[in-house]
Amino acid sequence: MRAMRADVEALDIADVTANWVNAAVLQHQIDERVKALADHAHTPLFFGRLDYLHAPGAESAEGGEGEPPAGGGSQEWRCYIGRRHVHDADGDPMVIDWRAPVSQPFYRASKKDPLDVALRRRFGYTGGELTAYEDEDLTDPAEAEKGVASKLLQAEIERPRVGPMRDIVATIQPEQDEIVRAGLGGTVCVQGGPGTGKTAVGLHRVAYLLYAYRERLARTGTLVIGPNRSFLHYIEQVLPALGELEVRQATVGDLVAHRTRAEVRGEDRAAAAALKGDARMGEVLRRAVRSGVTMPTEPCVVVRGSRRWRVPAYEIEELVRELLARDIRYEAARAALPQRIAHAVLVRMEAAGEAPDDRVQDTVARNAAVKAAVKAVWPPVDPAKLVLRLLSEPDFLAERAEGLLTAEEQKLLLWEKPARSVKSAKWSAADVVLIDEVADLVERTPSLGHVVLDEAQDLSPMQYRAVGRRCSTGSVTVLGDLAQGTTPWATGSWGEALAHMGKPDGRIEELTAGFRVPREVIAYASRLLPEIAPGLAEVTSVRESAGSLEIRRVEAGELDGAVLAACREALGREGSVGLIAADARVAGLAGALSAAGVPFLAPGEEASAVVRLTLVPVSLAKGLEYDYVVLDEPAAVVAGEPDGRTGLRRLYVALTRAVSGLWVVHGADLPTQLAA
Ligand SMILES: Nc1ncnc2c1ncn2[C@@H]1O[C@H](COP(=O)(O)OP(=O)(O)OP(=O)(O)O)[C@@H](O)[C@H]1O
Repeated sequence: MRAMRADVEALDIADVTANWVNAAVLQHQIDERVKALADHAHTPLFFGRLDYLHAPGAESAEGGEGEPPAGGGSQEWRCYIGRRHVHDADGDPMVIDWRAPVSQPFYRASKKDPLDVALRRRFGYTGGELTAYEDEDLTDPAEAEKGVASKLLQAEIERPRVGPMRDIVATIQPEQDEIVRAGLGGTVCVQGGPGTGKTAVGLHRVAYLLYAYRERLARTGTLVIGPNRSFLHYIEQVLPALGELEVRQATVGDLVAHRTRAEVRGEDRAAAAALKGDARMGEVLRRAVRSGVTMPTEPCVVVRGSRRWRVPAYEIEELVRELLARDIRYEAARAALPQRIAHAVLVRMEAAGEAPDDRVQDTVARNAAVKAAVKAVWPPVDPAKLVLRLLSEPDFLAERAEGLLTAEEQKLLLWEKPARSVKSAKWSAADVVLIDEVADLVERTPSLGHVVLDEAQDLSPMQYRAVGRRCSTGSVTVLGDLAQGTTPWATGSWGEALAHMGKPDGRIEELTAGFRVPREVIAYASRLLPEIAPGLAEVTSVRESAGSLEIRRVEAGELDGAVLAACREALGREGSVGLIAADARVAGLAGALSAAGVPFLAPGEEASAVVRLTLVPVSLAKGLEYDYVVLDEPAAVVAGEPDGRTGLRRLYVALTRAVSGLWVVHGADLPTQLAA
């Protein structure tokens, strides 16, 4: 790889570019390439090897012919598999990208279906040093019987997690690989319990798609959507580690704020937020946008030279009705109307014996009288102003919500104190989604090529629509867990969520093998499942260690002290520690930690060798993981939510963040479902 980099660095472009713009562009590309070829001390160049029985299909082999290995004679074709492609001085591949078709058997081949592979070798590294390897003879039926689990794989799964999320290229499992390599054309939705690798799979899928459809996606773009900043921060290293630097990461809030330029400064009560997220609002808004269109009462009179051309009101009305019926975007129709009126004028000119050409039609379309007529019947719509009006004027809302929202619901929507202007309005997160919907009704939102939506269970129907219109001509990977839905509007069915996104044909897959949470801990958390998501399969932990689980009951007055003691105990072990607590308890615990001189971080801040403890408000715990988790007062976590079921779901999230051990410390009674 060093040689590849040296080759690029040595390129002399002085004589090959015609001008300085080309030179700058080319130099930029060279710099990017050099960057992409940088050494990463702890990232080995290859992690696997496949010995094929026959030359892999010439068309699928990266290097073309697939020659037998040097040293010759043997009937094997050998490929090394790594994070990126590396070739020798002649351009022959030495390491093949894990995403290439010829690498796929590394993830999929089994004794039952060896896919023409004789031997699969896994390499083990410690801190960048090659320290082990492990062979699987896929042709030996005797070995098939043993069904031995890979030690290296197990070691990788058991390895303590410190810092941000890392890639799993070396150990992607067959059922995960199927999702990672699904084609760009279709939408895939993955239901998976905590720690089944949904996030990991989604990110590797992006990397795969960028490899397999690089040109198309370079044009259309890809995006990863996560629930909040600390989560995005946690996952942001994975794609760069896989060599993909161009993928944008955002929350739904970021996306709609970017488009609407509205700032969230207010908060809704749960019932109002839920209603604003309801799909019926889509129709209310559609009606509101179209209600700006009024039928003309006056003719349009265009004066040209000494002549006056008159298009009567009823004829303009016909044009307007026809545009309304076509159901195109509001702005597109508004742009078409002057041309239609001008055309009507032209027809009259021709009837009068004139011979106007296209330029005349354009001139007429720009005529002041035509412009005025259009403005009167099809006025421009300012999305934020329109939503402001809906939330402020009872009569305006009532007319648009007729037959859709009850009187009570309408009341719920209306601001107590109507805002005076778009700028001073205290927009809530749900309001901005409404503005975004209007913006799309007015002008089509550009579509990306692919969107990955993580923690998707928490979105409202209106938020699903907002995501859907950002990939209206592309595809989505939807990742989530119905049991972890903690918003009042969390979805109850993936079919519905997909329909709201405009992808009703999306394929729904389920992952049930758990990589994060040890057996004993997941069994404990799963006691909540019958109550929070009946019918959902329990996660089966593939972790070897049963994990440590301790439930500590203390006197209410001694809770903080006991939590502190548990944190100290956890810090005595290797790896990261998360102290998860109800949001309302966080300030108190922060004080206790500081008073005791125990340094700690906030979620999203990077752990270091010195500070390994993170104090996590339970509302931010979703998607994150720590080697050891100390869970403070479950009853407070449950009580922090508006209803019991959401409370237990929040608790389920908190209970499933631990990789190695969980301490539950409580002064109040545990929820009965757990105590059982
Ligand atoms: N095939 C694999 N090999 C090794 N580790 C894996 C594999 N799949 C997942 N993991 C690890 O398991 C942990 C959980 O993965 P991830 O966070 O993607 O799960 P999730 O399904 O998104 O969980 P949650 O529902 O809690 O958000 C991560 O540390 C991830 O690296």
